Amino acid sequence: MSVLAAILEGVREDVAAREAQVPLAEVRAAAQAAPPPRPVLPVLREAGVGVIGEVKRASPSKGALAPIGDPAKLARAYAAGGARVISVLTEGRRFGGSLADLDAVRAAVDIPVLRKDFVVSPYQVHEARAHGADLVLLIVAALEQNVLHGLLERVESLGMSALVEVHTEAEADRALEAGARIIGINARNLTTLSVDRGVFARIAPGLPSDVVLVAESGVRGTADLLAYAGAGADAVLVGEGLVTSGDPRAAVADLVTAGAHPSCPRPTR
Ligand SMILES: O=C(O)c1ccccc1NCC(=O)[C@H](O)[C@H](O)COP(=O)(O)O
Repeated sequence: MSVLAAILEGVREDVAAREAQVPLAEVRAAAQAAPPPRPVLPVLREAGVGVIGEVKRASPSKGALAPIGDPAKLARAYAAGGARVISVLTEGRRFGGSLADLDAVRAAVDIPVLRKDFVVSPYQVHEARAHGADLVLLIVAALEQNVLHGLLERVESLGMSALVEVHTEAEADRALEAGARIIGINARNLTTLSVDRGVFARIAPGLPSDVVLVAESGVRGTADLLAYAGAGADAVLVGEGLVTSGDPRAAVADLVTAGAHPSCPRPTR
């Protein structure tokens, strides 16, 4: 079984367990009662290359990365460094995340928050909204096309935005066909876990100019941001490089400064 398939199996079990505790109707009601979501597209379309800072304790590829005892403090540091969005990994088994992390981050910052998980069911979309998310990750490789359509519609019907993740040209075609307006091109192959930063430059030129492009994975410093910028990224999503930096505020600020500098490449697509 591939890593992605194993992750999805665990996620489905966990969702079923939560749904047995809190029925969908209750989560829907909580989502409706939540304060309105923040707009994400205008934030990601601001000038320069934006930074999405990720709260990431562990990963299947690297194991434990950082203990992150206080996710709210980390999120505040990211925001103070100039991050435009905070990504919160809520998958528990392999990433050590939780909905409690999402709650803590939501309460700590005013900028948009991404629920980063392996979303396979509408239940998780309502949960994301109930816990204050403005943006929800949908991974094309994890979803049949009709399910991707349905989840994207559900996300937008709740006023949130979807970050639709792809790793191949064929997945990018599926994302566009489903109506994605924000596409994340992940350098990490979720089957082999290898990271190939060149994937972004191969896929990005074929995508329409009105789609916002996020380069995901493999950013370890400003050189990586500049390379992704040169290939057309509107934003970079960074986990490991920030949580292991020792000074997350400064690490974000370095990236933000590079992304805003007049010499940062901004090719027209
Ligand atoms: O990070 C992993 O090992 C991983 C394995 C399997 C599925 C997803 C995985 N990561 C999720 C991500 O996409 C990254 O957390 C995100 O892009 C940030 O990457 P990085 O800056 O390289 O930590």
